[in-house]
Amino acid sequence: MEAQGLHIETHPREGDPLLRAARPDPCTVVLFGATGDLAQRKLFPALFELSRANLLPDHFAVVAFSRSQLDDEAFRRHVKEGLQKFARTQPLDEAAWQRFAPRLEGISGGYDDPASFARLRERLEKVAQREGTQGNQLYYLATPASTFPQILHGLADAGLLSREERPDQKPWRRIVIEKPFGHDLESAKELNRELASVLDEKQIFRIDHYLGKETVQNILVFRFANAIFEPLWNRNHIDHVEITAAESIGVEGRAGFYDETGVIRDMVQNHLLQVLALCAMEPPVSFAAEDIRDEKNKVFRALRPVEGREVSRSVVVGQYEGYLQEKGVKPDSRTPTYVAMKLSVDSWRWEGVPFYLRAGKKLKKRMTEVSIHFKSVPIGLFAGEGATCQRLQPNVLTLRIQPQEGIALSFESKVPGEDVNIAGVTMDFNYAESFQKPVPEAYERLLLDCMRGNATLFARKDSVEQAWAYVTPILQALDSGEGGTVHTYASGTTGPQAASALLARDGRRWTQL
Ligand SMILES: NC(=O)C1=CN([C@@H]2O[C@H](COP(=O)(O)OP(=O)(O)OC[C@H]3O[C@@H](n4cnc5c(N)ncnc54)[C@H](OP(=O)(O)O)[C@@H]3O)[C@@H](O)[C@H]2O)C=CC1
Ligand SMILES: O=C1O[C@H](COP(=O)(O)O)[C@@H](O)[C@H](O)[C@H]1O
Repeated sequence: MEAQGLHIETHPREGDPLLRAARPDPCTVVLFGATGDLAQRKLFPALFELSRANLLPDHFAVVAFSRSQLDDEAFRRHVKEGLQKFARTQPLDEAAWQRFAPRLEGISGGYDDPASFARLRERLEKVAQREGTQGNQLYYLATPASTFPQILHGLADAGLLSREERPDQKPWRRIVIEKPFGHDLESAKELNRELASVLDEKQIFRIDHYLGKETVQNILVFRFANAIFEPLWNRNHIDHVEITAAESIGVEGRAGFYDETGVIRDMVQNHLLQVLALCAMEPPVSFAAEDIRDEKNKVFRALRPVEGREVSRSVVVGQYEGYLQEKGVKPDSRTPTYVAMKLSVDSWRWEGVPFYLRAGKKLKKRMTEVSIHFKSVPIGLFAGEGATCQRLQPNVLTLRIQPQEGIALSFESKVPGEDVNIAGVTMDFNYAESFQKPVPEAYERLLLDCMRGNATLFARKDSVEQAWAYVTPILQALDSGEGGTVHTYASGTTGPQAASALLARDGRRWTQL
């Protein structure tokens, strides 16, 4: 790879048996909420891409459960329309569609109607016989969180869930629950109790699509497969860490959902805290799911609580101008669409190193990244006569999650010439250039992992609750007004001014959007 004068060789070792993933078992995916936005934009495109790449099990079917009256043909048309807009490879591969379409069928019913679930059971028995899916069932709840308990009870009462005592038990029954997992700590605990009453923890996949992103998975590989950075990855060398998830889009027809949710529940409680945990965790004893989850959970436990009036000092929230005019938003809504916050991780490694998080909609551009800001050099050697640049910039390591996925390291370099002129330069690794193949969508990887029963990239009960335990007092303080005001910001900007002040107080600045 050529990058600012650097040539980086890639040495892919895809044939290494340690890295080869198992082919998933035959199974039926039962999709609730199949006519919704997530299903259309993400789930069907992911399943289609897996089918096209021949990564799905040989015996496989999708049964969509929907309140809408959709026969199989109408349902397939609906899916195809979505794929024509959202499939990863465009234009739609017609031959691949012809292979995929017969695997889809729909069944209509009410989420609160036991007869619908009885019909679903009959249908699933027929599908298992016809397609040879061996009774393995993956239930995907792509519906609003308020419907999760109804669906769980419907499945359990119809005998469609059975607790698995052993990891290799067949046929298996697994459930995928979309985020946000609950509305606050209490409702998350209640949902966990409901799930635990019918399923074993290893059957539950709490999805957080950020964990399925290649660039997010690479955080652990980058940290623990390279010897050079990990010795520096602590309070002795790192000044502060920034995590940004900036979006240029607004609520995009999801205002009903978003207005009840807001940016902290939508992005911070799940995606950003998961990314923070991967950056801050200790090395796990192995790469096994539970070992990684144990270490992440310790990070959540070490987050210093922020509550009451303190919230106004560590958290800035904003709402974009025009949000109140979005269809489905309450006219006097105080729901934040932007947040900037300062977090402390009270651990040996991170004592005194602030983590600054920000997320927002309708910002200047789409940019999700982690930047690790190293400390300055201890003395300014280059300030003498003849040195024309005395202000050295600290090194910054940037993990670009999206777009232009990659990793960059900025450092100081001598500008060629007799004088000691110093300028900042960057070493840059870019996925597209180095690997010359498309980066799979997060949902492709995560759906396959559920079918394989691999929960490494899913959130565990305790960490979901820990994350809620951290954000719930912040949400309460913001709701009561004690946590400060909701600033407004113009669309297409970097967010409210107050967010800059949050870092300025510590003598720092946000990375430019
Ligand atoms: N959209 C996205 O980008 C993302 C969504 N999510 C999560 O995925 C889940 C689904 O989101 P999304 O697809 O956007 O949601 P939608 O509002 O589009 O709803 C999904 C579907 O759920 C069904 N449904 C059942 N009960 C209700 C109800 N009471 N009100 C509305 N719909 C109902 C409907 O399907 P039918 O009529 O066919 O039964 C509807 O089409 C949510 O938990 C969300 O938080 C997570 C990450 C990203
Ligand atoms: O979960 C969600 O994520 C998207 C952002 O996802 P990305 O993969 O595009 O970064 C966000 O737009 C949405 O509001 C939220 O529900």
